[in-house]
Formats: sequence, C-alpha cells, structure tokens
Amino acid sequence: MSSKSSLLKVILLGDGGVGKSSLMNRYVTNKFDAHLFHTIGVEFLNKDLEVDGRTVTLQIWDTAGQERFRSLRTPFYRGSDCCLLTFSVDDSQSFHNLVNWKKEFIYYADVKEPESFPFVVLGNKLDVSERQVSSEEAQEWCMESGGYPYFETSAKDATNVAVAFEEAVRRVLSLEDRHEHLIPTDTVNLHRKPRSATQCC
Ligand SMILES: Nc1nc2c(ncn2[C@@H]2O[C@H](COP(=O)(O)OP(=O)(O)OP(=O)(O)O)[C@@H](O)[C@H]2O)c(=O)[nH]1
Repeated sequence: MSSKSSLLKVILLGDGGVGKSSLMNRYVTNKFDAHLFHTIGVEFLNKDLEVDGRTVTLQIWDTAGQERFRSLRTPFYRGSDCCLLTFSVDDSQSFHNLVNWKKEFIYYADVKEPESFPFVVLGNKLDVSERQVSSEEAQEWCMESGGYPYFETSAKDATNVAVAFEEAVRRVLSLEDRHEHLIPTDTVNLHRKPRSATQCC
C-alpha cells in the first residue's frame, strides 16, 4: 500500500431527514433505525476498507442538516477529502437544496479548486414508493454541476450504500494519484495539506 491516504475524511451533507445518519450507520454497523433522532452538530464513525488493493480508514462525518445547527456543523468541513451531497428521492426540496449545500461546503471547507473537488451525489430512500425526483433529473444535475457520480441508495434495505462509499474512496485515491504524477518526486509540495488534517473546532 502507498504511504499516503491511510485516513480519508468523507463528509455527508444534505437537508435534515434525508437519511445521512442512516446511511453512515448502515455502512459502518449494517443497522437501520426507523426512528432516528435528528443529529445535533456532527458525529463521526471510522471504517477500515480495502479498495483496489489499498487499505484505508474511512472517517465518515455525519452532519446536522437542520438550518438551526449550521454554526455547529460548518467548522468541521475543513480537511474533508470528499463530500457526499445527499438528498431524498421523495423530497424535491432536498434535491433543489443540493446547490446550497455545495456552496456552503466550498465556502466553509475553503476549497481552493472547487471544479476538481470530489463530490459524490446520493439520492436516498430509493425504497419509497412515491418519488418526487427522477433518476434522469438527478443525473442531469450531476452532469451539469461537474460530472459527479450519482448513486440511488436505500439505507433501509442497504441498496448501493457500500458501492457509494467505495466510489467516494476511489475518487479521492485517483485524484491523489493524478496529483502525485504531476509533481516530480524530488520537489517538496508546499501546498499540500497534511494527511492528518481532520480538524475540530
Ligand atoms: N424509507 C426509508 N427511510 C429512511 C431511509 N434512510 C433514512 N430513513 C428514515 O428517515 C428519517 C431520517 O433519517 P436520518 O438518518 O436521521 O436523517 P438525517 O439526514 O441524518 O437527518 P438530520 O440528522 O436531521 O440531518 C429516519 O426516520 C430514518 O429511519 C431510507 O433509505 N429509506
């Protein structure tokens, strides 16, 4: 394994109630709670995984989607390696708000090159019968916004949850590989952030 990328910070953002905590819990503990309370501030869980022969520790940060908790969540955006923009397929407002979540992330994480930052989009609650957002509509937004990968997930029945997190890891690792190739090995990259940079307020 490469010496880099042993710890990756992935952050889940999206409106309150779209299922961010449920996705994290499904992926890390393989459990689902139908009566989950709203998150206050942020919480995180770690999971070790192997992707394409590389072992990484994924640190998943779950944030409070409700507007009243904004000041509690935003200090934790910095140092994120990937952002999972999440909406619920049965809630069109949560889909339309993705653009605001993206802006909030770029601002508070202080992303220097937003066009190359690895966002992944999750349309959750795929198991519900009444959709308000079509796959085509969501895919179109992802394409126009920067060619983001799009996954329709269900934290309830586990559909696509693992593949979505794994794709997030792949995106980060491939970006790092590309970055590595662009930088001659005998120079020091003064712009690169330390790998341990998970931050707290
Ligand atoms: N049917 C269905 N319900 C889900 C799914 N994911 C989450 N839920 C339910 O939706 C509600 C909200 O889920 P949470 O995971 O707390 O949502 P959240 O985005 O973390 O909400 P905040 O903490 O307020 O930001 C809970 O009652 C969950 O059980 C899903 O995939 N399918």
